[in-house]
Amino acid sequence: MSNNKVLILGAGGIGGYFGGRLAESGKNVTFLVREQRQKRLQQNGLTIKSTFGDAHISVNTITSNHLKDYYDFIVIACKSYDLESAMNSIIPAVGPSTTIIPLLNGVAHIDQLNARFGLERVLGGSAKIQVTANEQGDILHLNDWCELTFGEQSSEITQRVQSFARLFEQAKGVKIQPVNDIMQQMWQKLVHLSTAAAMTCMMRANVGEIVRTPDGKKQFLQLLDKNAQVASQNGYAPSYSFMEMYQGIFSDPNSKYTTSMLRDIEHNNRIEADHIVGFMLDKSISANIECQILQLAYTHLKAYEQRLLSSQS
Ligand SMILES: NC(=O)C1=CN([C@@H]2O[C@H](COP(=O)(O)OP(=O)(O)OC[C@H]3O[C@@H](n4cnc5c(N)ncnc54)[C@H](OP(=O)(O)O)[C@@H]3O)[C@@H](O)[C@H]2O)C=CC1
Ligand SMILES: CC(C)(CO)C(=O)C(=O)O
Repeated sequence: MSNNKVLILGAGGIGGYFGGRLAESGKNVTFLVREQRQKRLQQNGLTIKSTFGDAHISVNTITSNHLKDYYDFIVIACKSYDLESAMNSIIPAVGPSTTIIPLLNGVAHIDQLNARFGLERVLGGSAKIQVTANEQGDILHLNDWCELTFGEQSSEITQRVQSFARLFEQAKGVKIQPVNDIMQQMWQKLVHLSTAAAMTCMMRANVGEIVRTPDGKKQFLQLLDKNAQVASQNGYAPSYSFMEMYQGIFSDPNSKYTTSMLRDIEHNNRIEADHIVGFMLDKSISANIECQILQLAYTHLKAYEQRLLSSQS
C-alpha cells in the first residue's frame, strides 16, 4: 500500500470532507489549520454528516509554524481571499517532488500558484459537491454530489495523477475523476458557478424559486449564454452536452439548488465576489461582451461586502 503523505490546507467544507474521507480510509493525512480550528479538531475530532455515511474521525493536525517535513501531495482547500496566506503557510512543506492540488472554485488562482511554486508542481482541480462546515466545525454534506476532478495543466495523465487517484480507492462518498482537460473542466465549472452564484445571491433564492418568477428562467439562460461566450473567447468553449445539461438545471421550477456563495451571504461570511463573478465580468469586458446581469450581480456582491465591512468596524 502506498504511504503517500497528504497535507490538506483547510478543514472547512471542502478540505474537511475530502480530507476527512481520506483519513477515514486509513491514509496518511494531516490537516494544516490555524490555531482555533486545531483546538477544536484536537478536542472533538472531525465529524462528517453525509448520505454516504456519517463519520467521526480523529485527525492529525499541524499549524504552519510547526511544519518541517515535505509532503507528497498538498491539497489547498481555502477560499480565494485566503490564498496568499495559504501559499505562505505551505512553503516548508513543498519539496522537490511535491504536487499541489488546489480545489478552489474559479481559475485565477492557478496563475498565482504557478508563479509562486512553478507550473510543474501545480495540478488543476475542481470539486462538484455541496458541503458546509457548521458552527461546531462539523462537515455537512448537503446533497449526493461528491466529484473530485483533477489533472495536469499539460493535459497528460501522469503517474502522480494516477497515484493521487489511487489514494481515494477506499474512500467512501468520493467520485474521483482524473482528466486530461482540467483547464476546460475548471472553466466550465466557472461558467456554471458564476451563473448560479450571480443569480442565487442577487435573488436570495434557490434555482426553482427564481425559475418560478415571470422572467427568472430567461435571465438565467441569458447569463449562462454570456458566461459561455466569455469562456469561448478565452479558448474554453463549453461543450454542447455541458450547455444542454445546465440549460436544463437553470430551467427547473422544482430545483432546490443553491450555491456556497449564497450560504456564505446568509451566514454573514466573506465571499469570493472578485474571484468568481468579478473575474467573469473583467473577462467579458476584455472580450467586448456586454452583460448587464453580470454587472449588476457584481455590484450587488460588492455592496454586500461593503455592508459586511461596516458591520465589522
Ligand atoms: N462548499 C462547497 O460546497 C464548495 C466550495 N468550493 C470551493 O472550495 C473552496 C473552499 O470552500 P469551503 O471549503 O466551502 O470554504 P470554508 O470557508 O468552509 O473552508 C475554508 C477553510 O480554509 C481555512 N484556511 C484559510 N486560510 C488558511 C490558512 N492560511 N491556513 C490554514 N487554514 C486556512 C479556513 O480556516 P479557519 O477555520 O481557520 O477559518 C477554513 O476552515 C472555495 O474556493 C469554494 O468556492 C467548491 C465546490 C463546492
Ligand atoms: C456550483 C457548486 C454548488 C458546485 O459544487 C459550487 O461549487 C458552490 O456552491 O460553490
